[in-house]
Parts: sequence; C-alpha cells; structure tokens
Amino acid sequence: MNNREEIDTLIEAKWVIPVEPAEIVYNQHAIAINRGIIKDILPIAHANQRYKPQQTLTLSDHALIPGLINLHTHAAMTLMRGLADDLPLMEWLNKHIWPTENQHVNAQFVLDGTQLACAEMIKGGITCFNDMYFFPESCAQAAINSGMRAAIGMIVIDFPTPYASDADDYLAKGLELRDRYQHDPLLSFCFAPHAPYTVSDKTFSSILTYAEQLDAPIHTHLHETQDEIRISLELNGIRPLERMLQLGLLSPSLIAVHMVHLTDHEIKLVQQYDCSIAHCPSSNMKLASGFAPISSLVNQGVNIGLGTDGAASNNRLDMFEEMRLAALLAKASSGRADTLPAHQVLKMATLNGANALGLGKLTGSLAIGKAADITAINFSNINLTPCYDPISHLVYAASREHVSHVWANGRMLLDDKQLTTLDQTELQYRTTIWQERIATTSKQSI
Ligand SMILES: CSC[C@H]1O[C@@H](n2cnc3c(O)ncnc32)[C@H](O)[C@@H]1O
Ligand SMILES: [Zn+2]
Repeated sequence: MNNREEIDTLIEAKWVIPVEPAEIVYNQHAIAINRGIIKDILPIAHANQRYKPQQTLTLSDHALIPGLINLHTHAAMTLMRGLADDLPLMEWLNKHIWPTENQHVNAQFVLDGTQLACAEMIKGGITCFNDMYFFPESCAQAAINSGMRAAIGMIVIDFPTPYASDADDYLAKGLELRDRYQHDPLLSFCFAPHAPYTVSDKTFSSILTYAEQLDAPIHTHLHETQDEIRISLELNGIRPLERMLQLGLLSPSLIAVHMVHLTDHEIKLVQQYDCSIAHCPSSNMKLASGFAPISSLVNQGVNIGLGTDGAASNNRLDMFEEMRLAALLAKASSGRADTLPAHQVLKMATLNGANALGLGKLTGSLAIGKAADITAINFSNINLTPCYDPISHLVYAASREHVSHVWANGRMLLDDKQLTTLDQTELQYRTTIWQERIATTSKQSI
C-alpha cells in the first residue's frame, strides 16, 4: 500500500457504463481521475491497491455514464418556457418568439437565461451543450460560471437584431469571441447559420470559407418542416438540402438539426457526405413538425446525436426524455421493435454528440485519457427496481430526477443533487424579474 499513486479523485460505483466498447457494463468498478482526466477504470479492489486519492466517493447503488451531450439547444430560451405553446413553427416564430426576442433579448437576458438552462441541464446529467443564440458571449460566460462544457454558436441570420446589424457584423462578432476563448479547455465554437429560410447563399458561402479555414463545425436548422421545403422550392426551385449540396455545405463538419422531411435520395446524400444529425424528438412533436426517419438514417450509418432544442419549444431540457422518445418513436414509426435498442440510444446521447462536435477524442465516453465528464445515476429507487440491465433502465425507466452527481472536466458540478457552481435561489430571483417583464409586454400585444 506504500507506493500507491496519488490522484485527485476516485469514484467507486456499482456499475460503470463506458458506452465504448458498446453494451459493456463493468460491475463494482472505480474511475480514477487526475487533473480533470480519466486516469483509470478498474475493479474497486484494484483501485484501492493502486491509487491514493485525495477524495473518494462511494456510490454503492449508482451507475456512472459519460456526461450527456445536448447536441442542439437555444439555452437562453428557458426564459420563454411556456410563453407560446401549441403552435406550428412558423407561426410560433413569426408571431410570438421573434417579437419577444426583438423586445427583450440582450446580453443580460442571455446570461440569466443560459445560467438557468445550465442549472436545469446539470441537474439532468448533461455536461455539454451545443448552443445557438444571440449574444453568444453571454452564453460563454454562463457556461464558464456553471463549469459546463459548451460549443458556442457563432450565429448568423440575414436580418438585423439587437445583437448584430448584418451578416458581416454577426460573423465578425462570432469570430472575435472565438479568438478570445480559443484556449479555454471547456469551450469550443461552431458556426451557426440559423436556417435556409433566413440565410442567403452569399452568407452560407462565406461561412463555409471560414469553417474550412478554422476546421469548425457548421450547426444549422435543416428540413425541419414542410413549410421550409415549400418556401425553398418557391424561392430557389430546389429543396434546402439540395441547395446546401450546391453550396458545398454537405460534409462531416455539418450538424443538420431536425432533418424531419427527407426523401430516400436525401438520406443517401447525408450518408455519402458523412453529415451529422441533431435529432430533437420533443420539439419535432410539440411543433407538429413531423417524424424524422431515424430508423432509415441509422440503417445508413449516419451519425445521429440528440438535442432538446430550446425550452420554448420543448418545454424541458431533459436528455432522459429525449432518449426515451427517440427510442419509442423510432420503433413506432419503423414498425420494428428492434430499431434503436437502448445501448444505441445512450450512444446517441453521448459519443455521437461528441463526434458531431469534433470532440470525440475528448469526451462522449468513459475512456482512459478522456476528460472526466461523468454523470452518476442513483438506482436505489422503486421506479428502477428490479434491474436486470442498467442500460435498459437508463433509456426506458430512469428520469433526470435519478441523477445524483455530475462532473465536467473532473470538477463536481452536482453533489448529491445539489448544484455546486450555481446559486439556485439567485437564478430563481432573476428569472422572476424576466417573467414579470415579458408577461407585461406580451399581455399588451394581445
Ligand atoms: C439565430 S439565434 C436562434 C434563433 O432560432 C430560433 N429558434 C428556436 N427554435 C427554433 C426552431 O425549432 N427552428 C427554427 N428556429 C428556432 C430562436 O428563437 C432564435 O431566434
Ligand atoms: Zn433549434
């Protein structure tokens, strides 16, 4: 016991589910963490012989999984949760969301809204989110304050907003932000052109040039609704995906969000160009956008991650819900119960998201040398008993209320269900102020 190696943290658990290799569950294992990195994954008995941790956490009834990755959200939209329900996308955006954003969204709104989102996401086992929203400098600050990993969207939309005046202004602001934080270990950056119906060919082309130079992903809403496809046919004579192809945007760097309406030819294109998809089942159902052909995309080997979308169209930032819905919808719509088994859905919510963001070497699975982005789920709950297969329970039976601990980059963000980095009372106070402001103006406009 004398020459044990000193490490920061040892987490002992009933199960460790690394996601890679697939379908593996290690019983009575421990994860050794040093300087934010997973140093070892080994049986608990061996860990105690080999390591001398500064702190040890024994989670006797728990499973450790990779931190969940929310591949598409507009985090600050938590402040508009429940503001405009039961509407289709275009009416929701044009009549409710965009007018409210125009009136209220500023740097403070995005800081407060994103911190609220981070609190919700951490409590739900999410360690990393891919964001697309105005004032991304506030999103970056909120992510830093919370300790979460985040891919910050360098957004572009071809109309003026309180954030920027035109496409060049959006791009300049995004690029300046990326320069400012390029050495931050928890932040990465994606170009985030909003959608085909709000971004011109010229703007998409200059985004592509920058993305190729900087080797950054491009994150955009695509083929979300039939309306989007109709508008594209009317204005451009081609469907949005065909337009993206002609502009040169189809590549492994593309994260196409939604992808609900696709022909067989389009599914093959997505596969051929190795694009990733952010599947958002709750948002697609709530806005009545439709059912994404996930079973066919999976059969083609397309990389699919999961996203919550914003809290104004979901209305929760709950990846457990997205996992369950993704699995059930894929089975129901393909007519095959063996579509998307639980282990594949867990991979969608973790490693596939990391790979889409170009972060697959850093996070997304529990592996030696990767960052210690870890979520613990407490299985000592009547809703999770009996347990024949913990991976099955994670997707079909568990919910975010069962999350007990969360680490990002080795730092504990949730300790026995308590936030360690964010002050929940303060967040609730600030949210009330925004609610009163937004409610007053939305009542006036009715
Ligand atoms: C350019 S910032 C992001 C922009 O997107 C809006 N938005 C939120 N959810 C959706 C969705 O499902 N489809 C299209 N656009 C969406 C958000 O309100 C911001 O204006
Ligand atoms: Zn979205």
